[in-house]
Amino acid sequence: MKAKANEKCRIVIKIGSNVLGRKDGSLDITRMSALVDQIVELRRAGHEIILVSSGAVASGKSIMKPKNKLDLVSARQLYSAIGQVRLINQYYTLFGHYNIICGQILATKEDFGTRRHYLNQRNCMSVMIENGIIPIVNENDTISVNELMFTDNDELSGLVATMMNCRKLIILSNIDGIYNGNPSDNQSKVITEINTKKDNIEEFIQTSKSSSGRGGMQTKYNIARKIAEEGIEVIIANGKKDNILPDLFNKPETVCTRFIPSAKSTSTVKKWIAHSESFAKGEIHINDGAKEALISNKAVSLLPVGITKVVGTFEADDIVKIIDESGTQIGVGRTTFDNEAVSKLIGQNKSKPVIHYDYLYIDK
Ligand SMILES: Nc1ncnc2c1ncn2[C@@H]1O[C@H](COP(=O)(O)OP(=O)(O)O)[C@@H](O)[C@H]1O
Ligand SMILES: N[C@@H](CCC(=O)OP(=O)(O)O)C(=O)O
Repeated sequence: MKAKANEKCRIVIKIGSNVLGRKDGSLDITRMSALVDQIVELRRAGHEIILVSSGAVASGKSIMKPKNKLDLVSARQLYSAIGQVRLINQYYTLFGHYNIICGQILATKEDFGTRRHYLNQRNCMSVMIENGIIPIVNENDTISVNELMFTDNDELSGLVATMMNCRKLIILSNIDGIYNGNPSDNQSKVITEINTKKDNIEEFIQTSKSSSGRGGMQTKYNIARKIAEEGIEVIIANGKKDNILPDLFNKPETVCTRFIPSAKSTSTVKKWIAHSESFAKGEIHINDGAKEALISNKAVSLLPVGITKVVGTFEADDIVKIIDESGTQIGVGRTTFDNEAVSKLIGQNKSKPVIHYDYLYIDK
């Protein structure tokens, strides 16, 4: 990893379920304790840490057997409710040995959907960090079910990293990084560096995942690409390896996959918008001229003169998708007006922007 040992920064560390679980499904307290020791070492080196930890469901499963056979949703709700208490209790005790306080944040996808929730959440984590507390984040699995769920905690860790303006996101799994083939094949090697502008390694990603993992390598790759393009360095490394976290900083030969961060800096509002696509309430269709202007590198807002059609019902300030003449989505933005007002403005050129440049995110 390129970071220098003395380069202090704010980091999100995401720990996957399988890192914290033993083969029999029980919580691997020894591993957890070792990771806490390593996090403390990074803190002592001056880094600010936000932890995103999976493991509630896996931990709950080893606590009790339900009386009757449960459907998948009920089982996940039951296991996460009891497992999260155990998980956070363990972290609290382990950090407590160092006189460090940790605090729990349970997030749902909805918390990233409205700007107000987003800012409340950001404020909560900021005040914790300012007071030396380690925020420990997990999805609120008890109420996040079906379409309300994050793809997995990799997605959540990416959202937290952008929301908190972090320099790095370290994703710890049970594997050394992304392999250039099937990881179980002796010929396959870890891809040590990925430049998202040039390298497309999608073909190497298998659908396989660990016994307790949710999204597999595909979500890690998708998230890592997007986050690196927003200027945050992303590292995928093996959380089961002893001393992995300090080694990533101090030993450049440590095996991992590193996504080179883009040099461009994106405003936090634009970052929020970039990750808000799944909350879009409607669509604004635009003509080729407007598309050309929006995809140029200039700071251009979307004006009604380039709009051809409005689809869906939305309010002012909602997130909408921007669709080109071929029906392809080219970006997302926060609309200044509701759908009826935008429909009335179509074709006009003397109006406030329908989507201001500051609230516009174009896929490039
Ligand atoms: N090209 C690849 N390189 C590395 N791992 C891969 C690749 N393709 C698929 N995988 C799988 O992805 C798994 C990690 O994802 P996942 O099980 O979701 O972990 P976690 O619980 O840490 O989020 C690996 O254990 C491996 O089986
Ligand atoms: N929120 C769940 C973890 C879901 C998840 O994304 O797991 P993983 O793919 O192991 O990071 C839990 O705590 O069990």
